[in-house]
Amino acid sequence: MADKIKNAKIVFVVGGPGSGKGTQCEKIVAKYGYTHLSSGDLLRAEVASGSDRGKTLQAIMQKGELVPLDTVLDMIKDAMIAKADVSKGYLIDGYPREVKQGEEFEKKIGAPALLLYIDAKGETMVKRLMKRGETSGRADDNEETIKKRLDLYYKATEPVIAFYEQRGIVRKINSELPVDEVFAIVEKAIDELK
Ligand SMILES: Nc1ccn([C@@H]2O[C@H](COP(=O)(O)OP(=O)(O)OP(=O)(O)O)[C@@H](O)[C@H]2O)c(=O)n1
Ligand SMILES: Nc1nc2c(ncn2[C@@H]2O[C@H](COP(=O)(O)OP(=O)(O)O)[C@@H](O)[C@H]2O)c(=O)[nH]1
Ligand SMILES: [Mg+2]
Repeated sequence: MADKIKNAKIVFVVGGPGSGKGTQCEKIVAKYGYTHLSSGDLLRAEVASGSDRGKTLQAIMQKGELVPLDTVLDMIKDAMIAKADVSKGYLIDGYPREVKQGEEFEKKIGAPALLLYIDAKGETMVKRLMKRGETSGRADDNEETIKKRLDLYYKATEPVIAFYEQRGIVRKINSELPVDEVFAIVEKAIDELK
């Protein structure tokens, strides 16, 4: 089954919480028809299902901690396989969260062709998340959990960017700009892929 996705174009979308990953992914889907897989959304769907596994996940996410690697990776892989026949490429949003997650993804699925590094200042991300929290209904969009998510991002996820920089596949995107200007930079990076 995994053979079906071996030659797929894979783009990792990495950035801090609230940096604008989801926003840019939506725009990429609209223009390029890629399949968007947000690891956070996959986990939230499991929580919403009310399963026992979902209850365990909920507790971890509420604290802003990382869910066990195998859980997330299996979910992403299943979702990729489900779309293999129709997908022009995959946007893997919010994964890898740590270098080890990237290594395991490559062992089980394949290597990314591009890493979009969505970069905003810490204070910008906090502001956006507090605003999003007014309507998102997300249990982790509150001041205390946001702080933990940011700390974990700097500690565990930023090293992921350095890891892939050695391979020359990182494109840094300044997401302090208005959404459409950010997307103009994103488009250039995706167009280079073809
Ligand atoms: N690979 C992943 C992705 C998500 N999570 C869990 O799911 C939560 C929410 O993830 P995500 O939706 O990706 O959140 P953020 O990147 O913080 O922000 P956003 O949803 O806005 O992209 C994380 O804090 C973490 O607990 C995880 O453990 N491992
Ligand atoms: N000004 C500005 N706001 C943005 C931009 N991208 C996202 N936002 C806002 O920031 C919040 C978080 O964006 P989201 O895409 O959910 O970020 P994610 O956490 O990285 O997936 C949303 O409420 C957006 O409206 C951007 O490029 N510029
Ligand atoms: Mg998101």
